[in-house]
Amino acid sequence: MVVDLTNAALAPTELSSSDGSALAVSTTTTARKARGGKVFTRRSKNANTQPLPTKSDIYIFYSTLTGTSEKYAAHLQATLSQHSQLSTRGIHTQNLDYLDDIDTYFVAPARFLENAVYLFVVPSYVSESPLDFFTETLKDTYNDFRIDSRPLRNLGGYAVFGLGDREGWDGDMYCYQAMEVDKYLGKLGAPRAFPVGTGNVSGKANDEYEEWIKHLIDALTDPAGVGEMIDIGDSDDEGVEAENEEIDIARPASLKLSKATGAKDVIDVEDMGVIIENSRASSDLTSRKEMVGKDTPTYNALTKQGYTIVGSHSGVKICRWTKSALRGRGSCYKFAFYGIKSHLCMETTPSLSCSNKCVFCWRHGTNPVGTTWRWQVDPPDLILKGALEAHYRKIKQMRGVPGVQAARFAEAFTVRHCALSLVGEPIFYPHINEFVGMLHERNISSFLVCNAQHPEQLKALDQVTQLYVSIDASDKESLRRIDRPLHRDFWERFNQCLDILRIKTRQRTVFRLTLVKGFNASEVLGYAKLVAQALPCFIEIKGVTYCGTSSATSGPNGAFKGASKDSLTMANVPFYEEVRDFVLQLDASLKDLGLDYDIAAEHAHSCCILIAQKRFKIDGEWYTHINYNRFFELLRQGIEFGPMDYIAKSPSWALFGSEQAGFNPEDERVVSKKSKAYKSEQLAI
Ligand SMILES: Cc1cc2nc3c(=O)[nH]c(=O)nc-3n(C[C@H](O)[C@H](O)[C@H](O)COP(=O)(O)O)c2cc1C
Ligand code: SF4
Repeated sequence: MVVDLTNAALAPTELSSSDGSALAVSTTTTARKARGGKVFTRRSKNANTQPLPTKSDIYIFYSTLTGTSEKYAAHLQATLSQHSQLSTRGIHTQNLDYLDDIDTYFVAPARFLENAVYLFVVPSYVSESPLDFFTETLKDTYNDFRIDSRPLRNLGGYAVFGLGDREGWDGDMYCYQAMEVDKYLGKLGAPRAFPVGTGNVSGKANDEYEEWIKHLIDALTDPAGVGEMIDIGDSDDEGVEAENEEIDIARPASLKLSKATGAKDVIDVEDMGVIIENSRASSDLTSRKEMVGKDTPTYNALTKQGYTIVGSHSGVKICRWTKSALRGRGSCYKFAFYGIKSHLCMETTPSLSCSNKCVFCWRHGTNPVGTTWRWQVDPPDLILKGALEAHYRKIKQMRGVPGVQAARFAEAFTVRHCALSLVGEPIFYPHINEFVGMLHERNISSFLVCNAQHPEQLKALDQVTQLYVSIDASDKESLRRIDRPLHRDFWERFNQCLDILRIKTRQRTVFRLTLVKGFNASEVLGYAKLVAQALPCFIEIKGVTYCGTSSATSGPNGAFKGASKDSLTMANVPFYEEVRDFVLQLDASLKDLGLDYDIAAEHAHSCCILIAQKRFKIDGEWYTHINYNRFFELLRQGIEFGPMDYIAKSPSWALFGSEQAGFNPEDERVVSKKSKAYKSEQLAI
């Protein structure tokens, strides 16, 4: 049967298919209100139409948690590429969740995007999902009075296809995020090339998709035009309510697309039943979402990576050095530099969410991202109790593991240090000061790492035992490439944080530089200038750790290289000798700038070297270690104190250039076969 969609635009109507079966394509009509926004619908023959560009590139954007949308997007790309009238056009597919520069495409589109056609394939999730960040960005852009509220007006057109599950989420919830994307693209001025389509993954999603594509192609190849503007009046946030009208259309033979795929980095299909059951129970959109709700795909992905989720937004994981120290095989570099015994250390975060998507991040893109806190907030005592319980449970599991030393095993049940790093951004948690206070009450030291993107929170942070700022690049472009920050004003935020660090003279501050070969390991003078700006007490320089795959989308400058996620490889991991060369150069640059720093300690085992302010070298001896008891005493006295008030002498084996190169002589050094093999492989290159 031939379906005429030309009448569907202005007055969405139910058209009948030959089999009279359910509909799949929705059109959107909009209430007319004061602001004068424009809505575009499928062309009406006698309407005032605008031509759809026939030569511009087509961008297929998708977002996915379990892989279905990725497959659908790939199918769309394949179908369009095979079409005689479209095959000459550039057709690109991109995962929205890994889009390096969202602004270039959606906030202030670059010139090369003029007349481009944007197509979207998006799922809907009642729980937190990566797409939330994209929809939040669209909303923020629309509501931000400082910037153009119709930045997408020069696009050639857009169309959205939503995947959802009617069995679990019927009514308003069905494909609600596709509707949202469709609505906000329109609000941002983009002309709708074709109405939003939906596919029910528990029903006939493949057929529905095939049908939508067929008519979309008609629209894209119709030289006469695509959209007609309708004055919709005011489009304040709640004012434009989409009415989804259904068009019944004929169904061709089905597509061979699977319902959910087992692609890497996605959730296993077997887990989905439980996930769906649990999510149905919580489909109240009016309440705030949990950041990582129980049994959501994110929850499952993180627990599979070994995290224990505490409450709804915190995590704890037993670190490999904790296990190593329990077996007498060495602590992490923080033992050499500051006296932290790894078997007494708990690694945790009160915010699994982060505002960066760093290329070397070990979270593999599975944890939530956001620029503002938009989730439920758990109380700090609940987080601390849950984190300690989970940590001790994991320590218990080490009982009976060969080599575990009885004395260290017993000691490990009294945590003395808390590394607030893991994944995410601890400072983002609204009650971070209370949380840190509770650690100190229990004589647990706090090592807090932040990413220099939250100046307000940094300013308001109470005294911690040691405050880290991750410095992953020395200039704006490199920082954008490496950290892939979500904040538009990331560079300003970064600089504000450095300025705040300089005036936080009571804090014991540290720059953490993670060297990634090919990304940021050659910017010595730039780093020295940042040191001059913030004057941190210490600078840790560490070679990046290889952790299987990381989240790099494409290499440097490769903003839009396709849908697949490339990874950092071992080639990006610098040798210790390379890290040492970098440190020597940095030390020289600092001296050239007249700054009073020197190389203090090293931990060759973890490819890490410490530069310190010379005030920590007293009478020729380094005092980079910490007197933890003194720190708690000073806190309890309630007096003002600074970093020099709780120092302790560094052991000789930790000093830079020592024979042990930072390895505690009391521990046994074990070199794994893997690292031996890697070393010889690298030497052979
Ligand atoms: C936890 C969970 C929540 C979901 N929430 C919704 C929902 O609110 N509305 C909807 O239409 N579909 C919902 N679905 C169905 C998914 O959108 C659907 O399975 C989609 O194909 C997933 O796409 P993806 O594999 O690309 O992530 C949900 C599925 C899961 C597992
Ligand atoms: S400081 Fe970090 S690496 Fe060291 S033991 Fe603690 S969690 Fe592990």
